[in-house]
Amino acid sequence: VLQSYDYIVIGAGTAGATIAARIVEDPSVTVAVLEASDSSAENNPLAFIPGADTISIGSSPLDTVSYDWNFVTIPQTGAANRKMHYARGKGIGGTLQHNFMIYQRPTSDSFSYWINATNGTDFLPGWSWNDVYPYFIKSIILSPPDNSLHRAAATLKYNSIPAAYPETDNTKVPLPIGFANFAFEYSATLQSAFNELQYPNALDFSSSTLNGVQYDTSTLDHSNGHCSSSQYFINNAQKLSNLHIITNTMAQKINFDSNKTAISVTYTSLLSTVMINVTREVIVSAGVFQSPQLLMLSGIGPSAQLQKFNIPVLVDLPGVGQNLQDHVFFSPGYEINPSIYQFGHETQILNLLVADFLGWQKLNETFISTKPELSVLSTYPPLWPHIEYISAGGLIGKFTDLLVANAAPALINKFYYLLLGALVAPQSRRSVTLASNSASTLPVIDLQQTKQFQLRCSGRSAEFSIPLHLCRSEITARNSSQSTDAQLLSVIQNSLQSVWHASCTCAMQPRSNNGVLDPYLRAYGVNGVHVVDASSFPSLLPGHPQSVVYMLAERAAVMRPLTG
Ligand SMILES: Cc1cc2nc3c(=O)[nH]c(=O)nc-3n(C[C@H](O)[C@H](O)[C@H](O)COP(=O)(O)OP(=O)(O)OC[C@H]3O[C@@H](n4cnc5c(N)ncnc54)[C@H](O)[C@@H]3O)c2cc1C
Repeated sequence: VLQSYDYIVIGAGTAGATIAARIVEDPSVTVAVLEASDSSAENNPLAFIPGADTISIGSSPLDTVSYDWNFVTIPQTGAANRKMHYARGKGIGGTLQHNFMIYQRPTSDSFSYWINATNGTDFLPGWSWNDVYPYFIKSIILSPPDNSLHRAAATLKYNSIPAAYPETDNTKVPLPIGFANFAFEYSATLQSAFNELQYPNALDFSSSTLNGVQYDTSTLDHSNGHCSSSQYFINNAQKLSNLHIITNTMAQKINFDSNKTAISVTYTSLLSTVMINVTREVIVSAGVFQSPQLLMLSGIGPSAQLQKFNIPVLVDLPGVGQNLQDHVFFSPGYEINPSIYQFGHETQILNLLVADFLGWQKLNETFISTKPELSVLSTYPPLWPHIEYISAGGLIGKFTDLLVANAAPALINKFYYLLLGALVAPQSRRSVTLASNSASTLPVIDLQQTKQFQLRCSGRSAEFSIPLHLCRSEITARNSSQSTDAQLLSVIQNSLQSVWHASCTCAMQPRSNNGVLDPYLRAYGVNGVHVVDASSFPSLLPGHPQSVVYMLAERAAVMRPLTG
């Protein structure tokens, strides 16, 4: 460990690993990455099996593993007052160790929310689809599916769309995007059913629109069929001598000089407290809950909250920890004919994805009948879907412990299939607040994602609009018979779960609008601090966020030398 580095990145997760790997491509700079744990996908066999993640992500606070932070929310009134476990990965790769690996991009017009959020400030750089698209495609490399490995009924059709996956200079850090070598047979059945109900087949989910149904891509290495992408950036960079990854170190705070310029970071490691100096920038990539926590511990945040914990106020920035947004999902389960529920080819078990087939839809009067609800939904841009369907094998039950929920029925040869209805046009914005003046105490998380009408939207569509009833020959029973709005709402509140897409707690938007970061991702009121991770989003976009996190980190790495 050196006494001083040019850059200090806090957190070796999705964003931190990516930006660190890019910065050290310049051999003249030194970079330290501080990571709280030494866990990594490489020493964690479960991280190599996408489907194995279901073991540790349930809403019960007991459903956790060693590489999880074990965050638990405060009681959520919209979720039957449950305190919910919120999975977040700890160690190299961060939450990618949990990630289900679904890779797709938001709609092009959803970035109008980002443009609006950054407008009115120093409006460079821009955040339109055209501005960010080059960074979405910077490192990815697509492998087509190998249909010889699929059963005939699940032949996987796809559109390679050169525009979405062009040949780029990904020789330095190729991030593999691919299709599973195993396709669930019931996804094929479901596709026919969707088509019968006039849902179109989408071309893919990465080229600016989200409408219709299709097999999805994942961050999978097609050459070995099962490898998580979490290591790609960091493995590549680790070979370079100008990068030091310092694990088992908990960053406690950033220290500033009298000009409010970041000069060092204090971290705790085993029993010692260490301070390392920084000459250029501190990049905070500690994730959606801990990036705002770290800013607050460094004196940047809502003054009343800092004073409550005797933290000297450096910058009164009320937006730190606010604006928390997330998607929620819910699913009825359907018992299916065991003959179509097979655990995959034995040789492909490592390749078993949680979800290989997705669908997107805008809601209309068919699903929602009241004007206020419809008028809220109509505020979203034309291409932005309201609901995502995620097809998966298994039974969610109350979402408390997925392993137990599925293993017990399997022992008596009962198998389930489900189609999750995810709300991807959420309205609620909540918060992360401090619980103490130490980074070692987890912060307080309030999701409160539950505007009731929105739940009704996702519940109704999951329960009624999905075409599972068309798969009659395969489905033998449904596990819920609730049908009135009140019954449905109660079922949803007792089983809804976050899609783990929490974001926006250090939002890039005007300071006057509870913003924390300017359009260059610099924290307001201080010098030399950037925040680059899911917390930086001004708003959560439709779909799964890892592609946006990669894009953000790639772009931040390029903006960095410009801002100094
Ligand atoms: C169960 C699950 C499934 C998911 N599936 C998908 C999916 O299929 N597709 C998709 O697109 N997205 C998915 N996501 C979401 C996606 O994984 C996250 O949005 C993304 O990984 C967030 O990246 P990040 O860089 O913001 O944070 P993280 O990856 O969480 O990185 C934060 C890092 O900072 C470290 N850290 C925190 N505090 C400190 C500190 N004080 N000092 C030092 N280190 C610290 C943490 O240990 C961690 O390594 C999923 C998430 C979960 C939980």
